[in-house]
Amino acid sequence: MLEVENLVMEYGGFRAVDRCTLTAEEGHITGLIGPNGAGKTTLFNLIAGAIEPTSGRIRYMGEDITHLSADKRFHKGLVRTFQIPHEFHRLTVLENLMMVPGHQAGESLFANWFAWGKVAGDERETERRAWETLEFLELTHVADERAGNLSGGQKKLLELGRTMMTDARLVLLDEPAAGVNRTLLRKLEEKIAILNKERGYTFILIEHDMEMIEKLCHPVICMAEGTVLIEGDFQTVRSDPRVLEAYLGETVGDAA
Ligand SMILES: Nc1ncnc2c1ncn2[C@@H]1O[C@H](COP(=O)(O)OP(=O)(O)OP(=O)(O)O)[C@@H](O)[C@H]1O
Repeated sequence: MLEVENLVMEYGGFRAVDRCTLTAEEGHITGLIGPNGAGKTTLFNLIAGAIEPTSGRIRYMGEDITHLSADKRFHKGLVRTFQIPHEFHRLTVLENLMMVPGHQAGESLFANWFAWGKVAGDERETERRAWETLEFLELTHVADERAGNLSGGQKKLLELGRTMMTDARLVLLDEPAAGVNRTLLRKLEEKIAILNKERGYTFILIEHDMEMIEKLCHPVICMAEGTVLIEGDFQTVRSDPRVLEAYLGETVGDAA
């Protein structure tokens, strides 16, 4: 589904991503691990189109998207979440979900003037989908709460919910476990697994929480110094001496 080929991202003379080559298969949850500064988030920024690579290629569903705008990638179902959630903190949880879909009739002035019926219809459909999303995430009780007042874990669930309001096919999750308490963490894992198995979402997941990686991800890719060190199942990657060395003597499980 995604092919990254010899990707390079240079800042001044420094290569944050250095001839990185990897693939992510449709239907899988691919785990991306590696020590701080390995280039994982920069790679996500490149895949999502937030920044342009110095060189190399990115293909998504057979199409070269290396120079496609982030917006166009989003509308092709390539969606990302952030390490620090990007909710609209003054809006309610429900409103946050309803803000997401692109191409709503109400977005265009033309449609506002000439298609009132359709606009109202679209809004009803968006609201229906938002409630369905809240139910799936077990967040209906905070629907009218300002998003800024949610706990860290609830914000991560909301962020996942925002991707569900789009027609996402490949979702890039940047550290979904960061700042989430244990109870909500299990719920988040459960929801990601259901979205993958039952709803056909493909994920790439950056995470320092090795328990989450072990539970959800196959394969696991370990990056270091901007490039891929090793790819395989969790146990193989975890016990590879190069991986342990990359984490500079820490055990992989302590790396967070
Ligand atoms: N805009 C930038 N300008 C200069 N250097 C940058 C920029 N963005 C990232 N870097 C550098 O690139 C390297 C890779 O950073 P990146 O955030 O991608 O790593 P990471 O693997 O996501 O780390 P972490 O696990 O800590 O989030 C780091 O050394 C970082 O300082």
